[in-house]
Amino acid sequence: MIQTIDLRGHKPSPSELINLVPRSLTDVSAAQVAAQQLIDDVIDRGEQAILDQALRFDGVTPRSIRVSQSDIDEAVASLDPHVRVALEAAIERVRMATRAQVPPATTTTLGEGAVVEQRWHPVERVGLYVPGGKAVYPSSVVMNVVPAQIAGVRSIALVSPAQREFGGSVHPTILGAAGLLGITEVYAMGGAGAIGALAYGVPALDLHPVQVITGPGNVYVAAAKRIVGARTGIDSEAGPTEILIIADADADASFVTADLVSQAEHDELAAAVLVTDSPELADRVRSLLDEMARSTRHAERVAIALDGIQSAIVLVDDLSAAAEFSNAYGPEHLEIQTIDPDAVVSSIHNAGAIFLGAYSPVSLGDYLAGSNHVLPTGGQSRFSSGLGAYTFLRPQQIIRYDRAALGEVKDRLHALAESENLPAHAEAVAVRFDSPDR
Ligand SMILES: NC(=O)c1ccc[n+]([C@@H]2O[C@H](COP(=O)([O-])OP(=O)(O)OC[C@H]3O[C@@H](n4cnc5c(N)ncnc54)[C@H](O)[C@@H]3O)[C@@H](O)[C@H]2O)c1
Ligand SMILES: N[C@H](CO)Cc1c[nH]c[nH+]1
Ligand SMILES: [Zn+2]
Repeated sequence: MIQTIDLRGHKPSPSELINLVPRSLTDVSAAQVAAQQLIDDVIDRGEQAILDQALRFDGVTPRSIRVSQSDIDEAVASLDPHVRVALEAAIERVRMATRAQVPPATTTTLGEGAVVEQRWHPVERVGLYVPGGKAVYPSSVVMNVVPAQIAGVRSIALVSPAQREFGGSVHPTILGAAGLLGITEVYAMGGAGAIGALAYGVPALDLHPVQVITGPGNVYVAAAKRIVGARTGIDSEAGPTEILIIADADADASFVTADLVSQAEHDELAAAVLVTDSPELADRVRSLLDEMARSTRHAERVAIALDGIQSAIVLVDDLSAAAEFSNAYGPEHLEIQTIDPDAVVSSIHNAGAIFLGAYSPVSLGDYLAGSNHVLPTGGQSRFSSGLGAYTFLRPQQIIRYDRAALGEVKDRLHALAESENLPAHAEAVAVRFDSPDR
């Protein structure tokens, strides 16, 4: 039974609010210790460590960790026609929304001959993680690859766990989606070891280290991304799924319930939270949850997620208290199902993605809204964002001054360099005025 937290008549402080509903991944979690060992194992033993980890966690030894081009081509040819059409639609829609994410280059002229430009430059090589444990995620191929391609990344490696059912290769629908997008470098490897392989490279596989790793995954994948984050760029940790719904008496309880269950089905550690000012809606959702959770295909997983300490129905006095709770929580997905969602969204600051109204469920965003479904979890939407073309781009400033423009600032630069006791800095400017113009 999902827990109820009754905040009516209370005004918890922001730090109390943050801790009311705990998250699945904390700084010192066991997952992080395990992830470090698995990464170290890959650094020490390379290919053999990856094979051993596949056998241990995925129950299979891949025939070949590197997936051949003919296997990718065959997977494209064998895609179920309905799935292929749906993938192509998703690719097109995500492309459309992602193109709008590329910031323009800018040129600022600070004075005659004094110019600062800014360009957005792609990283050279990236590693994309596509989950494949409790479920398989061809949609995550689209959500990873499209932004990397739109950013202009030249070299893309994609990894996904070995599937026992498919002889230790990557799931064919994942391969098919990768093939549709023109991806040619695919490895059957999963979990923390795969993140380590992307970050450090595996010479025996001719797998070279990448500069940025993106993609969703379970707690071990998220912990591994946190660990390698010191040497490799990452998107966000994008761990076990979360949904927080702000709903009022106007909401349809069956929509709210279906959306909570839809995200709880990802993982026992998934979090589903309803925040409402309507005790009647809370009661209705509570009883529908019991019914619906029992009738889904992944009933056991859903029940564990909903009964866990990370899921709750939170009763508040009004919608402004609901927004305050949500901002402190910083959900991956926030749905607003109220009579006036625009009024609520104006007081929302922290969320990975925000779904407004009765007809924008999270599962639309998971597949076909055009938005990206790789989103920050664990409260990280308080400081980071979902995956996008910008994840693979770095702003670089280009400085272009002529002699006269440098001369304009020479004396001030001298004063600042002296104030920092760094006289060679001033000399590097002065020397240019000791010799004739070039
Ligand atoms: N935040 C997001 O953007 C987002 C998007 C999609 C999915 N998700 C989440 O991604 C996750 C997908 O998880 P999954 O399990 O289906 O696939 P996964 O690929 O993330 O995890 C499977 C791998 O985990 C490793 N593993 C399994 N048990 C382990 C153990 N005991 N110790 C160490 N490593 C172990 C294995 O290497 C295995 O291959 C879910 O939690 C889902 O909610 C998040
Ligand atoms: N809800 C997930 C993000 O947490 C994304 C997803 C992919 N497939 C189904 N759902
Ligand atoms: Zn989902």
